[in-house]
Amino acid sequence: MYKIQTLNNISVKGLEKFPRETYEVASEIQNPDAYMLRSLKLHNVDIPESVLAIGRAGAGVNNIPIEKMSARGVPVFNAPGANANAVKELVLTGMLLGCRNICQAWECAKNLTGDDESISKEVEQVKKKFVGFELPGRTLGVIGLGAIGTSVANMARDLGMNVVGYDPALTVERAWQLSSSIESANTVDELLAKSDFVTIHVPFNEGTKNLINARRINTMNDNAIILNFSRNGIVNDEDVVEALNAGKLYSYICDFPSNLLKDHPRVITLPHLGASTGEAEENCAIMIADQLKDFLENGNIKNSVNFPQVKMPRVSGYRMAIANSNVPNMVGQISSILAETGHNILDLLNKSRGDLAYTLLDVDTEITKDVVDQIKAIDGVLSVRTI
Ligand SMILES: NC(=O)C1=CN([C@@H]2O[C@H](COP(=O)(O)OP(=O)(O)OC[C@H]3O[C@@H](n4cnc5c(N)ncnc54)[C@H](O)[C@@H]3O)[C@@H](O)[C@H]2O)C=CC1
Ligand SMILES: O=C(O)CCC(=O)C(=O)O
Repeated sequence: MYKIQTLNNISVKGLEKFPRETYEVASEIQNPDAYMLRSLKLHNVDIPESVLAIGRAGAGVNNIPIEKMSARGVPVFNAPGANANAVKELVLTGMLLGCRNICQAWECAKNLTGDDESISKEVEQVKKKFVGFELPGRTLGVIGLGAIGTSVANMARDLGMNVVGYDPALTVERAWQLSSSIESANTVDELLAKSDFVTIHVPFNEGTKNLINARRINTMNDNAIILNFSRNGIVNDEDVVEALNAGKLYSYICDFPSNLLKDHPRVITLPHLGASTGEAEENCAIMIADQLKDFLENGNIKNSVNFPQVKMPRVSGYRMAIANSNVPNMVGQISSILAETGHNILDLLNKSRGDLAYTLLDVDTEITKDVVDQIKAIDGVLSVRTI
């Protein structure tokens, strides 16, 4: 019986992927084989040794201690692209809310008093305070052209906007998906200087912390709108508020409320709603459940953020999955132990990624605990599992 512990609310459509005969799935469970979560921060959580894999039903993995898990030979999975459409639609919503002053206008409308005739009169008076601007012909800068950024960029082109993108690690797959009329910027500064709207779609890490700060805001066009549906910390909130107060920026729309931001008249903050659609929650949960299941049952790895992609069809009932440091002679030492203990290797796949490597082996006879212990004792071996 495999045990899956859910640490956040996960769509039942995903959980239904785990057959009841072979899986126990619960939010409270002893010695889980895998965690399934969304945004819960795991950095200060004592993750039990029983955990063999972590599945993030979403894109961002900054809530997970990846290095710690890598050192334990534990793959961390995510669901690339599964919630991209939901975020794209919220970015569009944010752009329109911002450039048409919708939230301020709605607030104003809610506060109108008197009979309907006087309300109608006042409407014609107050509406001039909320004159906005339109999207076609304006320039949208997209920082990060991954699953979300690419889809936002293409959408904006379809709406008649000029689009300039920046991503120093743009993949070939994403480049193929991008509309050919999207301009490429060589630096963030170059992008900012051209943009009326800037939207950020990068992961949060040391390289993206404070990416948008006072120096960069000062290089932007006057009255630009910044949208941050990526993560708190990528945009420096204090610097943004200062620029809003000084009349430099038009508005800031983000998914990460704080005391500083939530009541500011030129800020719209949403409670981390980017991926909160039934469709996105289902897509993420199904993708992660499938990946965790294939890893637990077959050792295959798909969409891990720390381990290589590994898939090997089974040719025997005796499989071993080994995570190890990416150093010479690991496969040599492992196969020597298997040969010495009388196992014939029927199939073997070894892949590496950065400092980590992963080996799947199918052998002709049952692998005993003693053999597992011998392989575990090899210097550089991080985890060993028979499946
Ligand atoms: N608000 C919400 O609910 C959601 C937020 N997110 C956030 O959005 C982020 C992006 O998501 P996806 O597009 O699905 O991820 P992705 O991995 O498909 O794309 C990220 C892109 O950012 C690029 N990148 C990395 N560092 C960069 C830098 N310094 N400058 C420019 N580009 C850089 C990468 O090359 C990659 O193409 C996630 O990491 C997550 O933090 C994702 C989904 C929902
Ligand atoms: O699960 C959620 O609602 C958050 C989604 C998110 O931030 C992500 O996928 O990176």
